[in-house]
Amino acid sequence: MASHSDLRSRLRRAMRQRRRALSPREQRLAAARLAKLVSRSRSFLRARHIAAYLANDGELDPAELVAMAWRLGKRVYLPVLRRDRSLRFALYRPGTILRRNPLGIPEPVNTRLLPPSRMDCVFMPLVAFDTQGNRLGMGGGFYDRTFAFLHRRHRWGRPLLIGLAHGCQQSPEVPAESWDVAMAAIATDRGFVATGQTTEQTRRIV
Ligand SMILES: Nc1nc2c(c(=O)[nH]1)N(C=O)[C@@H](CNc1ccc(C(=O)N[C@@H](CCC(=O)O)C(=O)O)cc1)CN2
Ligand SMILES: Nc1ncnc2c1ncn2[C@@H]1O[C@H](COP(=O)(O)OP(=O)(O)OP(=O)(O)O)[C@@H](O)[C@H]1O
Repeated sequence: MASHSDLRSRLRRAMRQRRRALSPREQRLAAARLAKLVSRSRSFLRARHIAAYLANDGELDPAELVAMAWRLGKRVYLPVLRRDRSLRFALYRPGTILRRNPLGIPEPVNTRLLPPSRMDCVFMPLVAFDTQGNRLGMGGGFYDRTFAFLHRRHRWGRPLLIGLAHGCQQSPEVPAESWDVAMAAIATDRGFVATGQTTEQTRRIV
């Protein structure tokens, strides 16, 4: 019998391979569709402080969405790794100087770091997701550690956690762990995927 963590690492490997196999053209199309979809959503339009990420390893690229946010005068932030393996958020503007972190992902240098509670909406990278809002990431536990405080709170309040992923990263079931923090919704190139919540709650997001 495969253990829970075996299943998670197998799923992680398969899904990372899947997203990396997308062609540059598929990636461009997906990014454009995502920007169009999310930029019209309530969650995006209402948010003033937005966390995103720089695409890596075949991830759905939010760069176009970020450009739209800048044009609307919103503040955009990128995750910065801390020694305790949690994340803080650094302001990201056109021309912000970036430097690769030890995991190879560029992050802003010399900017003020904000705690996760200051974000209105967090667009999270992920490796696999399911319709319950379960998220499998790269395996560092960074986002789970950072948003652990949401466990004790109303699930769809602020910050609103929205996963971004290619449609092909959907899995029938992501085996969840006790520390996993569920996402309110997932935005893909094919549309929004609502998680286990009421229609009313979903309407406030999409
Ligand atoms: N774009 C993006 N930024 C992000 C995340 C992410 O998933 N995507 N993170 C979400 O948590 C944090 C970084 N987490 C990461 C966890 C593991 C690996 C990793 O295993 N990378 C390499 C090996 C790196 C090396 O040692 O050189 C690999 O591809 O195997 C990368 C990022 C913060 N920033
Ligand atoms: N709130 C937490 N406090 C302490 N450790 C945690 C917490 N959340 C997760 N971890 C640890 O992080 C490790 C990786 O967790 P997991 O495999 O769920 O990461 P992930 O969600 O795939 O990664 P990421 O969020 O970085 O993309 C696990 O060993 C877990 O024990």
